Amino acid sequence: MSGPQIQPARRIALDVIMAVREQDAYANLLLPVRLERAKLSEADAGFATELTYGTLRLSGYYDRVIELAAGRSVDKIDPAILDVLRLAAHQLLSLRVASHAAVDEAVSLAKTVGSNSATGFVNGVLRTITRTEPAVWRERVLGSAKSDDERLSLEFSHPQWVIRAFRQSLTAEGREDELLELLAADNVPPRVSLVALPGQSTVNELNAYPSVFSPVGAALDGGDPAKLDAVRHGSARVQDEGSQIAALALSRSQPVIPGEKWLDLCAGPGGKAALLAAEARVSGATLIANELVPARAELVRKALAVFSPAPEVWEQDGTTIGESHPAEFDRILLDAPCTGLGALRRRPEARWRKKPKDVADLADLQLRLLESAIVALKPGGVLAYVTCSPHLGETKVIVQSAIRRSGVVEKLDSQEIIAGFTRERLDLPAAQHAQLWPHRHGTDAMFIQLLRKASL
Ligand SMILES: C[S@@+](CC[C@H](N)C(=O)[O-])C[C@H]1O[C@@H](n2cnc3c(N)ncnc32)[C@H](O)[C@@H]1O
Repeated sequence: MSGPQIQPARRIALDVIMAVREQDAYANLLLPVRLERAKLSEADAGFATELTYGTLRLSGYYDRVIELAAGRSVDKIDPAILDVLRLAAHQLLSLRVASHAAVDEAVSLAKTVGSNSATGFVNGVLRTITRTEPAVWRERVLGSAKSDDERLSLEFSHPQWVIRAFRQSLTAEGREDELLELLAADNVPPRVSLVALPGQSTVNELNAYPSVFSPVGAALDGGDPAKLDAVRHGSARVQDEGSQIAALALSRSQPVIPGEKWLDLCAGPGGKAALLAAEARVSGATLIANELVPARAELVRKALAVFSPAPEVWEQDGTTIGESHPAEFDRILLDAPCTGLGALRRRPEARWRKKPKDVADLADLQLRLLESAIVALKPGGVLAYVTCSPHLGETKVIVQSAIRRSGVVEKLDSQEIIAGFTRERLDLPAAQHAQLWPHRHGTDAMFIQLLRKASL
């Protein structure tokens, strides 16, 4: 007996969710490719996106529901069948999809990825879930927590170590009372944010709302940004407002002297490099973009192809650029490789993939890159140390170590510099750095510290 037809949106969502688990795929890269190939209608593509992102993002919560309904730990469930269950749980508990559609199609999907006995198991677990209201599941799930942090972890579907890192960072600002708002904000997909590259296009041309803070940013309420002329021509790009502020903090830190040489040390895939290149061009400076990974350097070249002549792209190890190019650059952006814990809104699986050990491994690289950048900076030059993570071990701790060890850089008042170009002043607790937040500013949680190297 064959089951009901599987809707393409559900098939694609399951394929992407399985690829994320089995092949470490990135949902935000793979899903658009699959949608394009399947030529789904706008509505079906929207449904597939919601299914994929919502399931991945909230899988911590759904796993507890599944455990309670199945009477066994999720570790004891075949991973592909667990993917099917999570996908259906999202439809039943968050999207309120009619239960026959969600359950019957889940059973059909289970048939394609598991054994026949698995389909009976899927049917049983999902029927159990449908017999209880979502609000009652919520109470049961939260009631099953053994500590306050576990409760938060279940309620907002974040790993506990990430919650502790966020709490530490907010506490350091005296804003620990914002933790719940932050966790909630991470579960809401951001609006599409655009940047109009200076000298190439203007915010007015974009037919979108001017951004709250970035003078070159605009927010799109809906629709496909790829259909905008300016985006098609490369004169405007999709870019988080926090990233725009980070790039402008460097380019607008002080007046540009024509002929200045700028370096984007870790440029791939080239979002900030494009904005810096535009800023450099209108002010008479030259940008060089560097990226270690050749495939990502290729993306940087594509991102910069709109400029003629296009900025040079190097493929060097940033940790040795100080040795090979000492005291050469007037300004350097170090947008360091990081855990990306500040961008959980747009990378739904990232919170589950990152581990505490990643912070320690990255911290070592971040410090070596920053020390190398300091050596490559001219005396009197300005450096922006940026991460899209608010983890203190990747932000303030790295900056403090580099300042102490190099002895030649000092912090600039990054907040004052940023206030000099933003449309509205950002709400930031007094400090020399700027830590942006999704819940407070509507941006990714970017950390920005400007540093100046002592003059000779
Ligand atoms: C946070 S991303 C940069 C994002 C980029 N600024 C943008 O806005 O599109 C960090 C980049 O650093 C690169 N990277 C990692 N280690 C590096 C190294 N030793 N030298 C240069 N680049 C490196 C990574 O491949 C990654 O592309």
